[in-house]
Amino acid sequence: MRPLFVRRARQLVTLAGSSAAPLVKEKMSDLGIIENGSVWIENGTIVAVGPDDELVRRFADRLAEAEVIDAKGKTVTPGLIDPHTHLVYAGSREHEWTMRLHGATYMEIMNAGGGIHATTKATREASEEALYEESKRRLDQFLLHGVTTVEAKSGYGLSLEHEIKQLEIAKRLHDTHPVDIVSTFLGAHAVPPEWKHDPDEYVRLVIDEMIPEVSRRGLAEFNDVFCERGVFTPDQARRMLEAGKASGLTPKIHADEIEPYGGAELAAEVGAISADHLLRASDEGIRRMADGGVIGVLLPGTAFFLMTKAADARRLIDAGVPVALATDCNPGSSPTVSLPLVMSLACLHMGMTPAEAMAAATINAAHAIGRAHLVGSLEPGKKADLVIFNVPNYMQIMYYYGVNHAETVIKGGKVVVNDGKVYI
Ligand SMILES: O=C(O)CC1=NCN=C1
Ligand SMILES: [Zn+2]
Repeated sequence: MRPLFVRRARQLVTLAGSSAAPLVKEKMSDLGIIENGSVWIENGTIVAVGPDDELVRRFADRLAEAEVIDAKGKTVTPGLIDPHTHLVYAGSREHEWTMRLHGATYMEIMNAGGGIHATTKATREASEEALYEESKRRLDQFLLHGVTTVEAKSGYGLSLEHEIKQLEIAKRLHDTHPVDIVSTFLGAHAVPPEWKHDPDEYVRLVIDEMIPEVSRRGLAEFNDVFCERGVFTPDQARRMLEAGKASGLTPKIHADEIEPYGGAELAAEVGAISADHLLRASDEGIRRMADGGVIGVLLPGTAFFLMTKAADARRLIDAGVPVALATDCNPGSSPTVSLPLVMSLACLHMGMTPAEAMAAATINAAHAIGRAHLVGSLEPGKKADLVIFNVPNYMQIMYYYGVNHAETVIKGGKVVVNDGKVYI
């Protein structure tokens, strides 16, 4: 394989030196930008990063054999990373969206049998092929927006058979698609209608049957729970997260999305790698997350789509919580794959700076899914996952919002998107 030489970026955003621990407080602004920067890539791995003239001198005797991509006037960043998606699902819920536009709430729709239950019905009924194709289409769109690694949750099967089906499809996508997928078991997404009469029996099924089988098959690295009033209580969530830990699944938690419910506190108690949403997290919960090093994954696209106030990122960052960003891609509360738009919303609705949003959608997102040793920054030895944005500086990725500025995407040293088309 010829070396790949990505040259002369007007801004090369490296985030160098951030792989050991997630960035917190003012460190979230240290992007390690190199003006007129270049990257030398061999066999899918970054060999060197630095000013263009330094790399030209260092590799002078190999320039002739290298494939060169001229990024002059453009911005090069690490591949974006989405640490919270519900990627694998069937169907869509635009009719519910119009109900919410006329005043219905998320929980009213769910309690009336819609919401997650509607998607569960569609996902259970979908053939494996249909589910794979629908999810692949979304994954192609993620890639076109510069996202090179995504976390994908189950949670629309809500039975052992169908949860396994979702996770098997996520694995098949990981094996066949350029985008890397990190899987999370979310059997505790909701109590399915057939167990509405006995929620605790469903919790027992999750603990005694689903978690051990998912772990035995190696189909997930994380175990997540939707801890919310009317879904799962903190006590039920604690039991399922502890069961996941006993089976080697690291805890994650959908916490304090709709009302303060102790999710952030529980995340710190069980040693979760991340607590996600946090729109209504308490000060005490945020303090405990900071003390425990729990990453706060914020989802301003969800707040935007649910027409509610977004999480207070400033409060979390100032408290010392490492913050990451994600789309929460799902058919009910955040039907989008545009992580760049989420970065814009992080600035517009959550008080983050463009620099913090960039760190939150790269290295801190990588930490939130246990991949910071591999991706999330441009440093020698890391995977050559890069995006060339057709803007002169990283701020314009978010400032000039609602537009996809990703022009070229390089995954593992291979150009997989060019001029806005996917080449797989
Ligand atoms: O509504 C959905 O399908 C996804 C979701 N889970 C928790 N909040 C939103
Ligand atoms: Zn979610």
